[in-house]
Amino acid sequence: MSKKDAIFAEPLPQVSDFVFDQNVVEVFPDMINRSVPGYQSILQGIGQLTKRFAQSHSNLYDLGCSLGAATLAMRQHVSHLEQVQIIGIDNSSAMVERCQLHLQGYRSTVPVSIRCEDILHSELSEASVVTMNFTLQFVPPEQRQPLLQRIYDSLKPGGALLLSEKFRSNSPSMNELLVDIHHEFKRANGYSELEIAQKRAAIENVMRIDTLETHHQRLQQVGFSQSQVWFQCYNFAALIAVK
Ligand SMILES: Nc1ncnc2c1ncn2[C@@H]1O[C@H](C[S@+](CC[C@H]([NH3+])C(=O)[O-])CC(=O)[O-])[C@@H](O)[C@H]1O
Ligand SMILES: O=C(O)C(=O)Cc1ccccc1
Repeated sequence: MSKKDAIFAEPLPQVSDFVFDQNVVEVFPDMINRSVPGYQSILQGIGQLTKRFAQSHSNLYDLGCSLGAATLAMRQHVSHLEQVQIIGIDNSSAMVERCQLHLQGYRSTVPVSIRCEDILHSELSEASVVTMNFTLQFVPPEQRQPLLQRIYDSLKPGGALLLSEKFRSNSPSMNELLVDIHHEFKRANGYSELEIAQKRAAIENVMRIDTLETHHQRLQQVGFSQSQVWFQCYNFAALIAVK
C-alpha cells in the first residue's frame, strides 16, 4: 500500500514547480489514482491494445514509466510472443529505483529493463508498441514533434503509439466545464480546495497541455496514418496512433 498523498495539504508560503522526487514517489500510486479519472481503465486498455499490436522480435517501450504500472499492464499480454523485451524509461532516479524494486515483486518470462534516461535522448529501435501514459505533457512543447518523429521512425510497420494525456478544449467555456468537473472528481476523492489550488500552481509551468486537435495533427505530421481516442473522461484522454 502506498502512502496517502498530502503533498499540498498544508498552506505553502510559496509553491515551487512540481518535481518527481522521493516525496512524490512515496505517494505516487495514491496521487495518480485520486487525480486521473479512469487511470485503472486506461491501464487495462493499454494491456488489451498491447496484446493486439505487439510483435515477436520487437521492443516495447514505456516512456515516462514512473513506477511501472503501464510496463506491468503491457507485460501481462505479451508472454505468447518470441523475442520481446520491455524497456521502461524515466528521468527521475527516485522513480526508477522504486520501479525496479516494485517490478521485482512480479514474476514473468518477459524481460524488462528500466533505464534512468531523458526520453528526449534515448535510443529507440525495432518497436512494436510505444506507450506514453501521461508523459508527453511534461515534455517542452517545442520538443514534442521531434520526439514523436523519433518514436514514429522507431516503429515497425503496423506498430502503435499509445498516448494518454490531459488536454484542453478549444472552447473556453467547454474547457472551464471540463476543468471544473475534474476538480469535483478530485474533491470527491478527498482533496481539499487548498490541495487542488496548490497542485495546480505547482504543475502549471511544468505541464503544458495541448488540445486533442493538436495531438491528432501532430501525429499525422510525423507520419501516423491513423489516430483515434479510445478512452476519455473529462479532460483526460487516451489515443492510439498506428504506423
Ligand atoms: N524527459 C523525460 N524523460 C523521461 N521521463 C520523463 C521526462 N519528463 C517526465 N518524465 C517522467 O514522466 C512521468 C510522468 S507520470 C507517468 C505515469 C506512468 N506512465 C504510469 O502509467 O503510471 C504522470 C504524472 O505524474 O502526471 C514521471 O515519472 C516523470 O519523471
Ligand atoms: O493532479 C492533477 O489534478 C493533474 O491534473 C495533474 C496530472 C495530470 C495528468 C496525470 C497526472 C497528474
